[in-house]
Amino acid sequence: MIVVEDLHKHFGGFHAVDGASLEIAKGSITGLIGPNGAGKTTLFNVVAGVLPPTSGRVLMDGEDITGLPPHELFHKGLLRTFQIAHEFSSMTCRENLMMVPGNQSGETLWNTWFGRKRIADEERALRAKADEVLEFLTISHIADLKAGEISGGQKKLLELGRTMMVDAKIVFLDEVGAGVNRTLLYTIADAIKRLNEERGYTFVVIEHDMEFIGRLCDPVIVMAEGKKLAEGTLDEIKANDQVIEAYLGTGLKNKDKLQGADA
Ligand SMILES: Nc1ncnc2c1ncn2[C@@H]1O[C@H](COP(=O)(O)OP(=O)(O)OP(=O)(O)O)[C@@H](O)[C@H]1O
Repeated sequence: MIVVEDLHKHFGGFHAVDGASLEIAKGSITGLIGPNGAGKTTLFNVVAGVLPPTSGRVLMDGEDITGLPPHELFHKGLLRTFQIAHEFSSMTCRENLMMVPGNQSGETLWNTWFGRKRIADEERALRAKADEVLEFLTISHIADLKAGEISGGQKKLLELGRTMMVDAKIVFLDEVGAGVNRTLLYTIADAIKRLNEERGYTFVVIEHDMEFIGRLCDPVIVMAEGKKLAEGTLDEIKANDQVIEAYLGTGLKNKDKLQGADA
């Protein structure tokens, strides 16, 4: 579904992504792991159109999407989750979801004056869709809470919910587990799994929590020094000498992360 070909992203003389080539299979939940500084987030940002590449190509279903801006990728169904922006924190969770689909009739002056009924219909449909998303994610109880008032884990679910307001095909998740308690982490993992199985979403997940990766992801791709080092199931990856060395080379803390210890 996604093919990354010899991708480079340089910051001055520093090669954050340095010739990465990898494939994301349609219908998979692919894990992207690697020691700190391996270039995972930078790769995400280039694929999702947030940063232009220095060189290389990104294909989606055979189409060259290299360097397309995020809003164009959004329309193609490629989404990267973002933290709820500060300015949306005073809106309710439901309103945050209702904001997602652009191009609503209410956005033009013409429609504001002449299309009141259409706007009301659209708003009703959006509201129903937002409520359905909240229910799917088992967070209906936070619909009327302000986004700034909910917990970190609930925010992650809401970010995931934003991808459900449009017809996402492939979703890039960066460290969904960071700072989230175990119970909510399992709720998030469950939501990802159900979106994958029931709605056909493909996911690419960057995560340091190996239990989370093991529970969800197959295959797992390991990045080190800006390129792909290995790919396989988590068990294969954990037994791979090159991978162990890459984690060890960046310090014991990283090695503990690979083995799934609290780090
Ligand atoms: N805008 C930037 N300018 C300069 N250097 C950058 C920039 N963004 C990232 N880097 C550097 O590129 C390298 C790769 O960073 P990146 O965040 O992609 O790694 P990562 O694998 O996601 O790491 P982590 O697991 O710690 O999040 C790091 O050394 C980082 O300091």
